[in-house]
Amino acid sequence: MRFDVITLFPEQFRILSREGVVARALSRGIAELRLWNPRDFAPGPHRRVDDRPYGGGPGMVMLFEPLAAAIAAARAASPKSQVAYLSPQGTRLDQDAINDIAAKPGWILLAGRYEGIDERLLERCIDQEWSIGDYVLSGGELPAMVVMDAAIRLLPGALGHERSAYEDSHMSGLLDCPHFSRPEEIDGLRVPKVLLSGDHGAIARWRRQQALGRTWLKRPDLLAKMTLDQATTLDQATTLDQEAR
Ligand SMILES: NC(=O)c1ccc(NCc2cccc(O)c2)nc1
Repeated sequence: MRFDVITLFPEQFRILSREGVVARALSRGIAELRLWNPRDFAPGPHRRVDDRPYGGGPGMVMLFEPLAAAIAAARAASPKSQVAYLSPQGTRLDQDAINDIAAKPGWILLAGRYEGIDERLLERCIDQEWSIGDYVLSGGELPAMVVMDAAIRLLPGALGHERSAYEDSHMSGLLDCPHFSRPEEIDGLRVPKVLLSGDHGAIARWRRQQALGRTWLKRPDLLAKMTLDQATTLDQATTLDQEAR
């Protein structure tokens, strides 16, 4: 999977190739990253990439021409990639959206700065607009890295064979179950007996029930969103557990 990122701060992306799942995926060629700086596409001696907004108001707007040229160059290098702009005005991403993103051959991510970009870019050059949450950051670089991390970890081989991202809680539409490790007792707090029992069926049911209970308590909105078939599967698991008791 290939990511082309258009950013005024390419140095910020070094962190991705240093350590962790994304760095390993990049070094193994499971994912590729190429950076494009709009300043390299800005004409004239001053190579301007921003200017004051028409109509007045605070801050600066990123200019159409350098961004359109950078996008065109990235599209030429990655013809199968669509262009996505990270902004608070974008479609809110969730795990389903990330699954869809990870299924594509590549993406050209535009990281905005200042007050945003000339609106005509959205008309002419951008295919999708995404938000990682309802808050404003100083730039789109961190949101771009969030999207890359969430998508790359889903790629085959990225997490290694010992586990698949598809066991993650949010892949099941639920919050995660509790996790415990050594020692068995800390300050009077013990590990739930079932996890020490070696009964993998009982452990799987306990974990499912814990995930369901936590989701019910902390994020009932996620339960409402669950599709009927998932809910049916949960019912079956719960019924099995009640029969087992
Ligand atoms: N929630 C997000 O995904 C997100 C994305 C970008 C960003 N900052 C750059 C920017 C870009 C456009 C307009 C704007 O006001 C700020 N901040 C938050």
